[in-house]
Amino acid sequence: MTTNRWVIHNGKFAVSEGTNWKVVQGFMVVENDKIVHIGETLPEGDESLTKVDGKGLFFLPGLINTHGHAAMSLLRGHGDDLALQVWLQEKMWPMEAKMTSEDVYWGTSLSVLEMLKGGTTAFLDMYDHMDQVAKVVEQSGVRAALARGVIGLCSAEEQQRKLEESAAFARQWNGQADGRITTVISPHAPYTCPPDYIEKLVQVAHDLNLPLHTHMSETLREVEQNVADYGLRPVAHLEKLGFFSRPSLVAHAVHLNDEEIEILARHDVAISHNPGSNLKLASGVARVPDLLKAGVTVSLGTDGPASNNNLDMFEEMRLAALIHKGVSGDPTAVPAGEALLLGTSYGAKSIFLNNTGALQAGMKADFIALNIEQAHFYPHTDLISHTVYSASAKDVEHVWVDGKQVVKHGECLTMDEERILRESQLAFDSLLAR
Ligand SMILES: CSC[C@H]1O[C@@H](n2cnc3c(O)ncnc32)[C@H](O)[C@@H]1O
Ligand SMILES: [Zn+2]
Repeated sequence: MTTNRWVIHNGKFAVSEGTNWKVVQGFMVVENDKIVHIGETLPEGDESLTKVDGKGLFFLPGLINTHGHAAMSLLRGHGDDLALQVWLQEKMWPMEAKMTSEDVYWGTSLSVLEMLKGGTTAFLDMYDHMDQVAKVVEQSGVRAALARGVIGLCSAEEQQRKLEESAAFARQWNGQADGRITTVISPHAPYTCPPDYIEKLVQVAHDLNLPLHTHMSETLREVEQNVADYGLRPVAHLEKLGFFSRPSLVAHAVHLNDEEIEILARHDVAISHNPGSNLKLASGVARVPDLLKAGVTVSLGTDGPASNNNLDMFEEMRLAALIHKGVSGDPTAVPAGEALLLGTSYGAKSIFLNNTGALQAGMKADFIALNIEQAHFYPHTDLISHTVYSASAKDVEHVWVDGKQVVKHGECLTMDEERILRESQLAFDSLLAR
């Protein structure tokens, strides 16, 4: 393989050191898929490398969206201003029952296009027709952890078919697309999967040596229902079923008591905090400052585009930094630097990746450049603060994943934007008419 080594000069780079950030002014050297150097000076011998001018740009690790259902972009605006169960049962599930593989392909393409252009370099996706999602990931150049989401409210035969499909997908796609795809086993939620079915899926995760992901404690109603049905709150219920014996990530975790936070910390369970979706569905506000204090890894997710309704991870970082101040009355809750960690390195850890999420030698070259020559980035004082409190997806100028440029001057190089917009409109129209 030929070596592709190049350098960004004149750049400002966001470098995390533990829980702090510093802005390094200088050089970043990339070799093939990896960052090999970052610092104020260029390594000796690298003077003649191909140079990219970083003037006017702020380089950050790519943002990591740790929970979503990309194909649901087709259902954006289809059911707004409803509570979770009504939204799912009356609006989402009837439409999803009619979705074809092709619909999932175009819906996912629409979302991946939005994510890449908005600076998201990796995401976790839980849905059906996952071969199509994997195909989009392969073609677009993004990185993803993919799971066939399984709802077990069906016959034993149907449960078995879904379980086998989930295992086959996980086996077939893990490590594909030059390692950009990893796979996860994912029962949808404790309220849609009977306990013995969750145990079977946990066994699949053990057998395939894969992590687990699920929705958990998103609404008060589901927590109360769990207690009524099984005599336990969801955290103890999942612990009893062996769920936390595997590396695991749970989405939402809005309604937790102190004992549950302690259990999650003890098992090193990561939380995907989805502030936009939780606010829109009126599910509540997760106890993020308490979770972080307890040592739990917290990251950020948009959830599906039908409950958010965009995939702008800058918005999620800003929401995380704002709502916990508002709710706690403590202006130091989730400061900007911490919100950025939630959106980057804690995101990587949450989706079980140890080689992305930071600008650091040895890490995958997954990074973004913001155009900071705009009014809302001036004066150039604290660029970490500006990234969280002032920036949005529209400020993303360039994106690289695995060392390859996928967005250049705001244009996606790997996807046909015009066609995706046209096909996704057609897909929604035909879905509605079916
Ligand atoms: C089995 S594929 C994934 C499944 O999840 C549904 N979904 C989307 N958003 C949420 C949410 O916030 N809570 C629970 N379930 C959700 C989606 O409609 C698919 O059916
Ligand atoms: Zn979800």
